[in-house]
Amino acid sequence: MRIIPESELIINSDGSAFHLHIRPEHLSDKIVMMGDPDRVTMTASFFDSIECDVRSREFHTVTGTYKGKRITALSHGIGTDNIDIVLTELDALANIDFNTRLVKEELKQLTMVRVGTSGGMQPHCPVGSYVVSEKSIGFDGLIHYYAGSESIREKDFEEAFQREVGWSPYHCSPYVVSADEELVDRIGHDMIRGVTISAIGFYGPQGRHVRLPLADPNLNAKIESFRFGEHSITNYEMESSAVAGLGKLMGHKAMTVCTIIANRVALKSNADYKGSIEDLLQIVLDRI
Ligand SMILES: O=P(O)(O)O[C@H]1O[C@H](CO)[C@@H](O)[C@H]1O
Ligand SMILES: O=c1cc[nH]c(=O)[nH]1
Repeated sequence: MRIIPESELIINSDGSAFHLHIRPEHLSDKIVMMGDPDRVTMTASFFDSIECDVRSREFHTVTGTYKGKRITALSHGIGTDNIDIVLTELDALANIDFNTRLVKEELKQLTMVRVGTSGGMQPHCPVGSYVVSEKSIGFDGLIHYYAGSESIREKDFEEAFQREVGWSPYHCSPYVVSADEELVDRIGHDMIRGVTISAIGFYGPQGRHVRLPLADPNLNAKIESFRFGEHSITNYEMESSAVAGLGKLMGHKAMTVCTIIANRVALKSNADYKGSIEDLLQIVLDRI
């Protein structure tokens, strides 16, 4: 069996994963994740007891109990590059023996729900609504670095999307992946379901014109009107594609649900979304 070299999986001297700084015993198999480290503090305020509270860079992890369930809340920062770090280290904490550096014989399946903020792309996703990412389109290219991505990608959808929006060859090849179906049904049965774009930036890559003009000012209009069967693109955020894609490749259950804080069609936003995200977090904690 392959012994994973020190350079490929860096373990700190206290036995913790390199970036997350938590040890295997700190991790629950139920994980609620989010971009903002302060949102982890908010999540932990609903816990009945706290087992560990660790901060390292943008990664803030608290494990505790909520109504008798052991749950880990963790922040991943912004972007799919961070999701590569977080999911790889979570999977390693669960499935690699940190002493022998061998992959454990039996897979420990994790359940991961990202609870984020997002921009709505359709009139039926107004500010304050909750949108579950049934599918995600990754504009980031992360999944193409891993073997076997063809088995989880939805090529017909990818090709139709590229064709209809006139995708630039200078961008990464967009990939379409589905979240875990059972988890989507359990967490999001009464929420709006949709197709979420994970963009590689908040401004230009989501079609926001602040001072610099956009290379394709019509891209968002084409995204809004794009249809694939019954699917339309509902919202923009920055991580769900990698959460769903890497989660699936690793054999875990993963999905994203967001509260909509801006609607790009109505040109409206709400920077004061604390109440809305608090309510969503409690729903997810109850259902995970
Ligand atoms: O609110 P979070 O979870 O950070 O999610 C969204 O907000 C950030 C951008 O403001 C990106 O991370 C995006 O995905
Ligand atoms: O419009 C938005 C709002 C939140 N997060 C995003 O990535 N985009």
